[in-house]
Amino acid sequence: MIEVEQLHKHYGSTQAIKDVSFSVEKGEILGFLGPNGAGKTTTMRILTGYLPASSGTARVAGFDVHEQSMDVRQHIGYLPETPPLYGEMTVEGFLHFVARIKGVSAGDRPKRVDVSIQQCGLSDRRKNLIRKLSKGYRQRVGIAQAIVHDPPVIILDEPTVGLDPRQIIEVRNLIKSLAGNHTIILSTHILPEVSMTCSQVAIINRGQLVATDRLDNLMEHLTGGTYYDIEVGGGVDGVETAIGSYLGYLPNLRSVDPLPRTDLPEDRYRFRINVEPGSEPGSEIAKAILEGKLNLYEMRRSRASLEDVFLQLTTEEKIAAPVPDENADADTGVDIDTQVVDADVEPEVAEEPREETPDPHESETTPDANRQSDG
Ligand SMILES: Nc1ncnc2c1ncn2[C@@H]1O[C@H](COP(=O)(O)OP(=O)(O)OP(=O)(O)O)[C@@H](O)[C@H]1O
Repeated sequence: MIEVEQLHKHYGSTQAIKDVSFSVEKGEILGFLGPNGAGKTTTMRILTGYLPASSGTARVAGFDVHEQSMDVRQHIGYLPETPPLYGEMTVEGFLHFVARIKGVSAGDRPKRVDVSIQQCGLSDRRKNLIRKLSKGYRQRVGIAQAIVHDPPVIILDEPTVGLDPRQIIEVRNLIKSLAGNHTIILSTHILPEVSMTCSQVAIINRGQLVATDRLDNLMEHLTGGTYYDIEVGGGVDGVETAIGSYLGYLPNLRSVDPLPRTDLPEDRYRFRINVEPGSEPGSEIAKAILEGKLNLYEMRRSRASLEDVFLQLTTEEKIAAPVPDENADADTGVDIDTQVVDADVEPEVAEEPREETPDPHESETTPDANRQSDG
């Protein structure tokens, strides 16, 4: 549904994006994740046909974004960082206006406006003036204008910035509910947004993609996945041999490796048990150890978080093992979905002042108010 090949964009001497390639299948949500200034907005604006690339190609719903930009805009719904809304219009008046601009026939408009109002939870605000709405409701109107012409592809640039926590949850749920029927790119610098909403992730840093994969694959490949560290002792002779025989028959175990015994009493041992991605064998491991007459002094699960992966990919440090999850015991580790980390990482390169690049299309739906800023 979306195919991007070797996109480059220069603003004068600033190379905003370099050799960016990725694709998104129908019905998927791709999280386009990167720190400030990484090139997300630039990529989104090229994909929506509002900004020409310096080189490379992109196709959306089968149309070339450069050669067929009008077709692309018919097939895309775009929520820019600052949604172009007209405060003096009512919600439904504005949506009728956008539907007309987007080429929805006069006969279909009332139904499309109703559907988008309903999908975005705006039914009890449809007669309200947009300027009187809260920020969260205005963001819903921004999403409604992006879907009013029922486009197969939706591109959302930082859709939850500036919302309160309750509004953030509502907008994320709304985005998730749109997947399946729509293919979505969600551009964001907020890590949990990706883990909560997206099936795939593309991480961009300093204009270059540093990873594209399914979220679960990415985390397993980059960090070595999940493991349990245990401390055992007592009970039997030859603990190092015994532990292998106790655990050897359990499914989902990849390896059991001894760890250094620094600072341990003489009869204690530490092991790292690497397990298959997605498995949760903590209880079985504990049971096998206790049934084997060993004492279990400590057991801790560690797993990579999206934050680990992101930091690994957007800093130049060597890839490290996942940090032990201090809050997790054998079976109640913290899932990535429950972590709330807003990594507002500044790029290490100094940014050059932005050029004003005239955008002949930007005002298509923004005759006067709230023009989109270069994000
Ligand atoms: N119109 C412009 N003229 C000159 N430089 C620009 C322009 N727009 C963006 N840039 C530069 O291109 C780079 C990428 O910017 P872009 O806005 O695409 O990043 P971003 O990932 O969307 O960042 P943010 O999350 O802060 O919006 C930055 O170095 C930025 O300063």
